[in-house]
Amino acid sequence: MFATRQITSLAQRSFSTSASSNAAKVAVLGAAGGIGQPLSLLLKQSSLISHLSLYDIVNTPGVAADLSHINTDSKVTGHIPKDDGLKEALTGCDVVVIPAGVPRKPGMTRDDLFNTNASIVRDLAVACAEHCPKAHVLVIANPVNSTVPIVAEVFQKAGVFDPKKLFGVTTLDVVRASRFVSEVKKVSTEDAKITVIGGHSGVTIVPLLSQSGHSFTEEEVKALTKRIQFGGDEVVQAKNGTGSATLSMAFAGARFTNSLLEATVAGKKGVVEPTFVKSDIFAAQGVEYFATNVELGAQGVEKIHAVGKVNAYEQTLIDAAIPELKSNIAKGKAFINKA
Ligand SMILES: NC(=O)C1=CN([C@@H]2O[C@H](COP(=O)(O)OP(=O)(O)OC[C@H]3O[C@@H](n4cnc5c(N)ncnc54)[C@H](O)[C@@H]3O)[C@@H](O)[C@H]2O)C=CC1
Ligand SMILES: O=C([O-])CC(=O)C(=O)O
Repeated sequence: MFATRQITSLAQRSFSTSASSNAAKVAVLGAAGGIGQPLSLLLKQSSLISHLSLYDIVNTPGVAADLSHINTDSKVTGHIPKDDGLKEALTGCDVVVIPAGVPRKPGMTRDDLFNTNASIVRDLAVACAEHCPKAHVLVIANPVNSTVPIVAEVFQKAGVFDPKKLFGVTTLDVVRASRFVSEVKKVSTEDAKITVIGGHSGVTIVPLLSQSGHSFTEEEVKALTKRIQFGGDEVVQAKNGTGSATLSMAFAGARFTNSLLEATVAGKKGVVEPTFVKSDIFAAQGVEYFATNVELGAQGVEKIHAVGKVNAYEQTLIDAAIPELKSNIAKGKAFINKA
């Protein structure tokens, strides 16, 4: 008992001096998990973060103690539910990243995670709405197409929803697309910038290879599209029951978080990332959230880019994505608004 208390208080203590005064407090919720740990490691390297606040239901005191020995200037604190840990973790946060939730096993869809993850994300969103209502919230937990609307509905009910500050993290889809195309075209990933729109599951992931500047055979387009849409399954199968993508997701999550901090903290202009946000693009078809490239600014979403020119094949992909997205979004909203 004494030992646990001592570890908790050590973990909640500041371990080092702060970074520059306008740098951000960033919380990672689910920080002891497969994504949470490497993501926190990558974020510890950011000079735009003054305080890295790690929350999980278990093990964050150890993760925080470990990371706190890295000689970058941010302070690291670890929090567990005990002693109002979630409130401590969130108070004063500028950015909250949420990889808390269970991952898939082979044979499952992301939607199969809904029953467990919807309530985890809801409860964390309720705490964010109370303790850091102005924070940017970055949702990694699956199914993203439903967990983003869940956070939005919670914030809306609390009267604090700002659509410019809620992001579904779909960065891994463009990271994969870039890598897969670079392999096929034998070019550097720097020369393989691929736009991916839609959502973050199977057919809702819509790569726009025609906008890449590369030419592909019909076979290449079909194979690449399938691989980008089902890249997550590749990892789930290879991990054989032990989880889904964690390291590539940590890389992608850190890329998105760093881009947001460059726009919000460092005032950098023209920062563009793909992300699943509240969007008018397909609102006429009843789709309230949609991923496209988004320019990030001081307040979060600055400008939602249009889809641009698509070919007939890509239009069929969009047409297939829309009903699935609508149903995923409706499911998330209904979960919060049920009687
Ligand atoms: N958006 C994307 O592109 C991707 C999303 N994911 C999703 O990210 C989520 C996390 O994946 P992993 O890190 O591999 O899982 P994991 O099981 O390794 O880690 C999840 C962590 O969440 C914690 N947790 C559970 N309930 C919590 C709560 N109420 N509050 C705080 N923490 C809680 C667990 O203790 C655990 O440490 C999954 O839902 C997965 O499907 C995974 C890869 C890509
Ligand atoms: O496939 C999964 O379940 C995890 C995920 O979202 C991804 O790797 O894209």
